[in-house]
Amino acid sequence: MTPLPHALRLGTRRSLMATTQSQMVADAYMQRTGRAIELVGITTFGDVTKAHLAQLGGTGVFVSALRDKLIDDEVDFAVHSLKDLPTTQDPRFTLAAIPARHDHRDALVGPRKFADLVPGARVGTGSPRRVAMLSALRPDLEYVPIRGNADTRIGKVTSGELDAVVLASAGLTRIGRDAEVAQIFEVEELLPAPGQGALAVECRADRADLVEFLGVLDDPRTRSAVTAERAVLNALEAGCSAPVGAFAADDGHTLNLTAVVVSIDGREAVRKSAAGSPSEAANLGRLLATEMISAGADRLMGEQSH
Ligand SMILES: NCc1[nH]cc(CCC(=O)O)c1CC(=O)O
Repeated sequence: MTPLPHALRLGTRRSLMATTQSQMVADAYMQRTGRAIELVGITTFGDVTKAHLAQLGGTGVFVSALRDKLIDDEVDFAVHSLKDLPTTQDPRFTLAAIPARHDHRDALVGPRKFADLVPGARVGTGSPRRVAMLSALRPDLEYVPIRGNADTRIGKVTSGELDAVVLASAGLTRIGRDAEVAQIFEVEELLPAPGQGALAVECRADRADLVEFLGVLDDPRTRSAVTAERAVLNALEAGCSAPVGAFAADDGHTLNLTAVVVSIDGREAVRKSAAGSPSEAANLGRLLATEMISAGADRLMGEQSH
């Protein structure tokens, strides 16, 4: 009998959301290929620091520790939330699979729907994108910066410190907290972060065998959609903490993309849509960003830092 190859080592952050989504991916590979996969928990700087994420230079704090373990050959591959990945791809790594996306939308957690919150109600979110777009809808609410894992954030509603918090719907489903969702925002109200709800399976670019193996979970329609969304963010030279939303959908023939940049007070916005071929996803995103810049998007982004 041929001996079984060693189990593949999947590096994951240790939070409940990260381990749950990593286990989902591991199970999917085991089901498709029969290959054993072992989760390896890694503590990242973003998990231990108490500083506000925006002050850490935003992107990549959750990602770099996992990448270090790939380089040191302590793990074979890693699963990230795609929205946490910097838009400039590091050539040492390959996104071997982008599995089918889960819910891309944002959700309100708490006892009341957004329209039913009383004026002055305290809504927790650390995301300038969410603050800007929600301020446009309800300038009468107070938006409170928060961070920490989803459990900690939801705990602030349970304790009465906040009236509601806004989190990604996909993450809430993964950690089994759907029941506490009062409302899911449609993209017309609150455009999601580029890549939200999608996962990224990453390994070293020099592991060709592994790139091929991991590719079985790739969903081409999700890949084209998030490629367009991330191209917008990249061309705007914005990071994950910028008030930028983008959402694309690929129906197998056409890729429809919408993106927005909002001033942090929610009073001004540049919103544009475009359609094109899924094979031209990155170009579609770049072109849309160029149009947005012509329409004043860079001015809106510049103003938020003052
Ligand atoms: N920035 C943290 C982060 N990265 C991915 C998700 C949610 C899950 C996803 O988008 O796949 C979250 C939490 C949140 O925004 O509520």
